[in-house]
Amino acid sequence: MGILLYSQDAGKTFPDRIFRIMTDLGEVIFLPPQFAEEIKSDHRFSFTTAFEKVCAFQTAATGYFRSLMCALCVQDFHAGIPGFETAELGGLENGLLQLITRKQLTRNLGKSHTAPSAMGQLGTLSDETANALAINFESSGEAAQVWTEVVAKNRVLDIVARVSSRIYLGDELCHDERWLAITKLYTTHFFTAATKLRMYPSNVRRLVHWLIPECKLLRSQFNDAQQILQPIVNHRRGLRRATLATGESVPEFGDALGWVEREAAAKSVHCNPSIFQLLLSTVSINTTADLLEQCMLCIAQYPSIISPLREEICHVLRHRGWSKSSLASMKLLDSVIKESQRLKPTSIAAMRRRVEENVTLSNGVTLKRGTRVYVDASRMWDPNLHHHPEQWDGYRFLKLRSIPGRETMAQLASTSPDHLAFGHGEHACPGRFLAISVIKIVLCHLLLKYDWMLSPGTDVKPVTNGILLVASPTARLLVRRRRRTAAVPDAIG
Ligand code: HEM
Repeated sequence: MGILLYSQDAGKTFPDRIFRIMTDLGEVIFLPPQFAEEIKSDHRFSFTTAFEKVCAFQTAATGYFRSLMCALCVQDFHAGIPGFETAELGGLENGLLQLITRKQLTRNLGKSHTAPSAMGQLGTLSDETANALAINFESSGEAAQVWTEVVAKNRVLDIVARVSSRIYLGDELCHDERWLAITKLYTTHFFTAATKLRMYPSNVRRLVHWLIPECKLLRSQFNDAQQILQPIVNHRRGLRRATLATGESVPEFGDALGWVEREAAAKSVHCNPSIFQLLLSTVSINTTADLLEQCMLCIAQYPSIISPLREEICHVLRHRGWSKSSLASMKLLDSVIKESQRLKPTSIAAMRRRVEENVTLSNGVTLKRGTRVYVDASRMWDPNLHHHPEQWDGYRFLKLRSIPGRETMAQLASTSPDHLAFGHGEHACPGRFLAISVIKIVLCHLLLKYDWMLSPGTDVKPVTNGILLVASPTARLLVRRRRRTAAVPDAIG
């Protein structure tokens, strides 16, 4: 827990003070939590360039000059290096990823289809969840209710990849095992390879990456993904050209490949849909799976929460089925997920930004242009805010809802300087509504259809990687299908 202890100690020794930490990204400045409000809408603190410095020259340049520009740019996620193309796309300030996350992915969650046979988006997610759980926990085809031991991380990642792919790519590709394997592996290897490459000085990375096994693997997965997706993109483009030529109406494709083509054309920017698809997986699948796994591990450690959760879910689903409002009214479930996230967010600091011009903060401290900053997320474990902050209490945020003025803040989707796990302000995670829906739906299915507990002796401790906290990669669970009872609502299937 090196850096975690270091930053906690620094926070205690210099409360409310700004301090510096040396990380694998170089020197970063930790701002105390109260600065979250101050910087949240200040455009001098850039979200995009904090990840990438993809300068205007670079995006305009081509061929050799483009490579040279890339070599000159210090980039955390190595934009411009083969295999890391998603970083380059994510680093561009065209806002396509944010737009599509807000416009198509989030808004569609509330949509219910009018045709009686058709399911709304949440119904579709539920449908795919049932399929993904059966594949992962009943693969032996056992009809009997037997305990199966699984490594939680692997299974949860697979479930999230399947369910997310149904939303991003539709019915057909989400069942394509080749695509599923790539979407999981690329996402995981992207971060491993990026960290490995950061161990080398930025001016040699364009050469050494050819020799690093993790980068080689990433390159080959990137190429495999292109081989699966590019033919679909080309086919659709051909179809569009053909229909345009005949004057017929242009076909619309209701998945991420189609959305990005449309939005990029509307903004007159170039965007390769298959790279975009991989980028979408990169930002969403590991983050969602990590929180889901953490929830499963916390529930397994505090099994007394299971029965009240089952009651709440049955009650809500029986009366309302799948809808945005039914998910919102699962308040204990919401509290359980938020509490699991509070104890183990994905990072001990949030709101990673790069200062674009010299800024003097309200306390008189001047931050120089080019400084990288984070906001310290330690209020999530602050004893002044949380009673016994080191303990998991599934009811913590449910109780907080009954305190006047704290009702909204206590909800999982709310962000504040006290809870920075989804960031805060203008760049707060726009995908959190989808992630929360996916996690709630999967937990509803898991709780009503399965029992699970920790395998004896398994290690549930998260691992640290710099400032990142990752749910245990080795934790093992015993999972068993429950006998179906009349209490289980039809919505669960
Ligand atoms: C539990 C799951 C997730 C967690 C914990 C998470 C966390 C975060 C965090 C901490 C940020 C940075 C916020 C800031 O600096 O203020 C972020 C940004 C972002 N996230 Fe998520 N995320 C999750 C799921 C998703 C999903 C499912 C999507 C897309 C479908 C997504 C898309 C994005 C995008 C596009 C941004 C950049 C926002 C911007 O530039 O304004 N995330 N996320």
